[in-house]
Amino acid sequence: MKVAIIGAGNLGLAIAKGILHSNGATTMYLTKRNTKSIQEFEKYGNVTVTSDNQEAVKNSDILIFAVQPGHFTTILEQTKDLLTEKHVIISTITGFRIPRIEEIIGSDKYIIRSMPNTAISVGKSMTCICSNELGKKRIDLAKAIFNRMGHTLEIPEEQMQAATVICASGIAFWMRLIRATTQGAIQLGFDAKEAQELAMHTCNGAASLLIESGSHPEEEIDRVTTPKGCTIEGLNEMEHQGLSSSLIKGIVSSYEKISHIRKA
Ligand SMILES: NC(=O)C1=CN([C@@H]2O[C@H](COP(=O)(O)OP(=O)(O)OC[C@H]3O[C@@H](n4cnc5c(N)ncnc54)[C@H](O)[C@@H]3O)[C@@H](O)[C@H]2O)C=CC1
Ligand SMILES: O=C(O)[C@@H]1CCC=N1
Repeated sequence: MKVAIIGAGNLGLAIAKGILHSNGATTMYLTKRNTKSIQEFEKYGNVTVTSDNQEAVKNSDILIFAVQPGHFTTILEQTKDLLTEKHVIISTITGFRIPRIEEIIGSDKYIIRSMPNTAISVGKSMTCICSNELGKKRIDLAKAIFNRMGHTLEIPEEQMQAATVICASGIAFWMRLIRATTQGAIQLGFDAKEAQELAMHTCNGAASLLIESGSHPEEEIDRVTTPKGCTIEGLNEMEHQGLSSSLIKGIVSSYEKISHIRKA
């Protein structure tokens, strides 16, 4: 698999790390306007770092675009004449709809739109994907790529904004929950390092329980809530203070904002 990551910034580099850790590429191009900060990636023998997007496109089959939305149109314009039937175009760009990509490069290209999250760098991304009509023929390939770096779900393009909130922004939401748990643990007497260790591994365990058992969260809650015990006491107090409500409201606000940005 010859991969180019066009725009090796925060997300692009996270994807690059995920692919490199899973030995998922025979050759990889990483592009950036100023390549100084990513030069070290050339220590991996099969990686070429360059600011020349055209060179990267010519020498790769899978093109993963991870630039800021404002740069995407120009880069597509600059590279569209080099696109051939070997290329699969994968966009990670928030709010940039497939019909807009087709307007620039044509609908006769394999176009995949993806929404990974930054946990892709450790192989644990929840990635949502969709494609244009032709891209359906390559969606299994795209799924295979992202499945090496986590879990993938194919969704209709209309749900991409909602998926951005739940999965991409979701990393930030879960981080805040882990931090709050850490603060609670410190108040109960653990030092900061231990507190974070307890919080993050418990979070990991909770998610793994659901993923591996397929059970509903409330079933797992029932298993730990002793009648008149401390768990239900804490849980009910959290709900009195609006835990579920504030999470849902935050998610809806985030969705309203992303919908507004897209209209702008
Ligand atoms: N799914 C997720 O978790 C997230 C998705 N995103 C989306 O991913 C995209 C990238 O976001 P970040 O990585 O945070 O941005 P970033 O600004 O860190 O990275 C973009 C990179 O593109 C490079 N670049 C700019 N013009 C270029 C050009 N002409 N040729 C090659 N490279 C060029 C920049 O030098 C920069 O390194 C955005 O469209 C954003 O909406 C962003 C953050 C999280
Ligand atoms: O916060 C944002 O707007 C972008 C989209 C998803 C992650 N970062």
